[in-house]
Amino acid sequence: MNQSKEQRILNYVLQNAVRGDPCSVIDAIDTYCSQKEWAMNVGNEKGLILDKTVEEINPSVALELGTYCGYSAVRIARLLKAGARLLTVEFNPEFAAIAKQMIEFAGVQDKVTLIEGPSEEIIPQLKKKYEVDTLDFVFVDHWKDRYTPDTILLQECSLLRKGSVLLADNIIVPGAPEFVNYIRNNPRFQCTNYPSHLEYMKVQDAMKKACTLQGEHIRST
Ligand SMILES: O=C(c1ccccc1)c1ccc(O)c(O)c1[N+](=O)[O-]
Ligand SMILES: [Mg+2]
Repeated sequence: MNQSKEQRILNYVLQNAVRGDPCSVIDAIDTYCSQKEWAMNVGNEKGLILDKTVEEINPSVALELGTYCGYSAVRIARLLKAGARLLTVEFNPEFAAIAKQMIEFAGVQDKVTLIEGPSEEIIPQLKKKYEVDTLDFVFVDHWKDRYTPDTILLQECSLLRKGSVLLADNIIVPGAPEFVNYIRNNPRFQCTNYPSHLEYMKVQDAMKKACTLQGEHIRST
């Protein structure tokens, strides 16, 4: 049976990267997807924005919505301090299976919990089933029409505290206009825009960082 693009990406990594070396995995995916087949990894240009945000926050508990092949999970996990963890959520079972192998090959599996299922079902489980108190960092990179409802759901589940940071990909392409409208008009968030380009393309894109100014469970007097 014909292999999927995601399987071809994994095969290229297995043949060209170094087991246990997350940077070599990231480089191999970027090489393949820039030279052979485009794919919706965050890529290196926006990946550097992701890196800087993770390093700035130094999260103990991070959440990623939209694992895909595991590129950004590897990118985030390689920067996490000892004892810190990333939970990453992927709806598509084929993508999740590829990402699991990618994360294990990169050697970051001890830091990463890959959860397969719809974000709207997983988010309400994070506190009890996954022992999350609050999230320090959230990378939002799944279906663009889920950005807003899942940001609201994170608040409703009291998963955001004062200082929690969300970083959203694809603000311009494919775009998340409802999310942009929601987040920039919401007094609970302080937003910063990071102009960039769509991965592996000369097309304008951007990332948006939203810092939580007041946690859900912190009541104003
Ligand atoms: O939606 C797409 C998409 C739409 C159409 C065809 C291919 C991908 C996409 C494009 C670039 C991204 O960085 C990204 O995260 C996504 N995504 O699905 O989450
Ligand atoms: Mg994206």
